Amino acid sequence: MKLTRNCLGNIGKMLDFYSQFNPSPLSIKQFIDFGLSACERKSFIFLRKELPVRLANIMKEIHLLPENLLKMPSVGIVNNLYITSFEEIIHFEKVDVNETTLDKFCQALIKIRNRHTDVVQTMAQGVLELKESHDVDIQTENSIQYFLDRFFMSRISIRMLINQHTLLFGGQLNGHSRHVGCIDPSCDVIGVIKDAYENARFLCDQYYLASPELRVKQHNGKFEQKLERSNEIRIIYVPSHLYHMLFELFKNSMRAVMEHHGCDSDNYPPLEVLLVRGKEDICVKISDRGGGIPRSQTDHLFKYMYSTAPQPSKSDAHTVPLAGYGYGLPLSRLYARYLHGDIVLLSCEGYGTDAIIYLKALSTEANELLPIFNKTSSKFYRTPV
Ligand SMILES: O=C(O)CCCOc1c(F)cc(-c2c(C(=O)NCc3ccc(C(=O)O)cc3)noc2-c2cc(Cl)c(O)cc2O)cc1F
Repeated sequence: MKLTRNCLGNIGKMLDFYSQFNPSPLSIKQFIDFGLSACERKSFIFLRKELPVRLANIMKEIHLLPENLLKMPSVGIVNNLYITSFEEIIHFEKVDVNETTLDKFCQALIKIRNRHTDVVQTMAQGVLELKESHDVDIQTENSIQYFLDRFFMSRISIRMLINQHTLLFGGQLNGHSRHVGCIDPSCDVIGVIKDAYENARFLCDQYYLASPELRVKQHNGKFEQKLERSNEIRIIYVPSHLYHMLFELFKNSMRAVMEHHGCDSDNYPPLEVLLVRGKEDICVKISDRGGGIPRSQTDHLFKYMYSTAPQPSKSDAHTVPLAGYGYGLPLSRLYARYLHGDIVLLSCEGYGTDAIIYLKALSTEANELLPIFNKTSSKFYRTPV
């Protein structure tokens, strides 16, 4: 379905208007400082412009996708979700700022967040529809990889803005929680590591009837910084993002260890986690002895086309609990990169794999990394003549 201005009508003009602006990246420090001052009007004024800008920037890229992908039914569904949400949000562009419009804005954000809940799975279904209906050349595969990294990063950033506003002003009592929206100003990294491990272990035990133990070490480089209450390593971060990354990596390590050592083994090599605070980086290294994968295959694990597998149907979801639709690792890397961190995989075939999560140690350096729609990004999609 070719999306031209006339079929988008006035929306096309509004998309052109808002996509002229670059998204404005916020740092974790700005999120925290803004959240502590908590002025709903200021947040509304910022978001009623910034959300349409971020939506328009990525919607313009959807329209540049390779024709074959764009015409897949599931991609059409996602595109229509974005058009509907874009229309709803630009409605607030000219309204007066009062209690009523602030409440309606919050409700609209919650409605939009719910509408887009399954967008990742729906896009994965679109890639599957493409794989099953067309031969995909390397140029198309590269365009899809480039697009989905940017599309899912944009989605992470939009949901972050929506979550902050609805948590701070949506009426739910924050209780005694010291969290600022979805940010924990003093996130206990070891605690999240243990949570993620226990939950991955539960799935592993369900399927393999056993699981590798966990050993955690930490090294807190002594740099000039506020004296920690104890030697604990704490970070200003989004615990749910950190949990998502760790849960994914623990599932992969457990799957490798259990498959490599066979189910009849009575003792499995433990997963070793090293947590280090440096001046610039906080690193979480997960080392397993799961047999590793050849270097030639490691990159494939981050590839959407390579890892798109038929969706595990509900019935057999319990059969391979550690497997999803294959986007777990690329999405986890996007969560890390969203605040200028990263995830790196180092595998030694025949022995095991190290997965390292890098996070920014300083909140002033943990800035949003946002895709910007412009001539450079558009060129990436245009197939060379
Ligand atoms: O479904 C999802 O979302 C999870 C999708 C993901 O599913 C995987 C998975 F959990 C684990 C592995 C795997 C293997 C393996 O499988 N080794 C056996 C083999 C030997 C040779 C070759 C080859 O020659 O190609 C390939 C594999 N070895 O190390 C890892 C491994 C991978 C990651 Cl990302 C990690 O954080 C820790 C690890 O220990 C591969 C996965 F793919």
